[in-house]
Amino acid sequence: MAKSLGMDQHDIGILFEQGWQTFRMNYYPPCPQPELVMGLNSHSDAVGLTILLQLTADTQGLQIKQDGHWVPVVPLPNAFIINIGDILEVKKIMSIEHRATVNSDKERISLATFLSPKLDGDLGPAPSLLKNTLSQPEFRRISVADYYKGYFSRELVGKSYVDTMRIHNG
Ligand SMILES: O=C(O)CCC(=O)C(=O)O
Ligand SMILES: [Fe+2]
Repeated sequence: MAKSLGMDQHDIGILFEQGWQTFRMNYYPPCPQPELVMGLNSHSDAVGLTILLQLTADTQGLQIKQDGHWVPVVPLPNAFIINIGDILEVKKIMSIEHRATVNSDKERISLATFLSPKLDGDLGPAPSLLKNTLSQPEFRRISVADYYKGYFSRELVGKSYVDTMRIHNG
């Protein structure tokens, strides 16, 4: 992964060694008026990597935002979806904005496991990326603990949390 993101392996190792893994089960009951509610608000995953299983493979609900439009991710039986999270986003390899809708007559279940960095480290632009591309950092550094405190104290609204760490160059 480090290779395809153009980073030194050390930079990823230092973040995720002794990292923590969390697991979430999402249950979306049927709703008679699905157009009035949202199962899970639009967000990008504030982690390194997500592995997601759409367990009820006959029921759609997951949607990703592409070019300003919501596109359904049709479940494939026994297939995992791998999502880059905000922490591993590098330039064009973006953490995707997604949401979950509900259905009028069918329940839906998804299982997600999230790989996160260790809590006592800090986060920021990878030193090797800055060196290799000779570019200016676009985000400020923050401790992992503060990063998650901030994330969990906000409403889920698209990628707005990542934007609070953006450095406005120039
Ligand atoms: O239910 C889904 O397919 C999406 C779940 C999700 O985005 C999440 O748990 O972060
Ligand atoms: Fe998600």
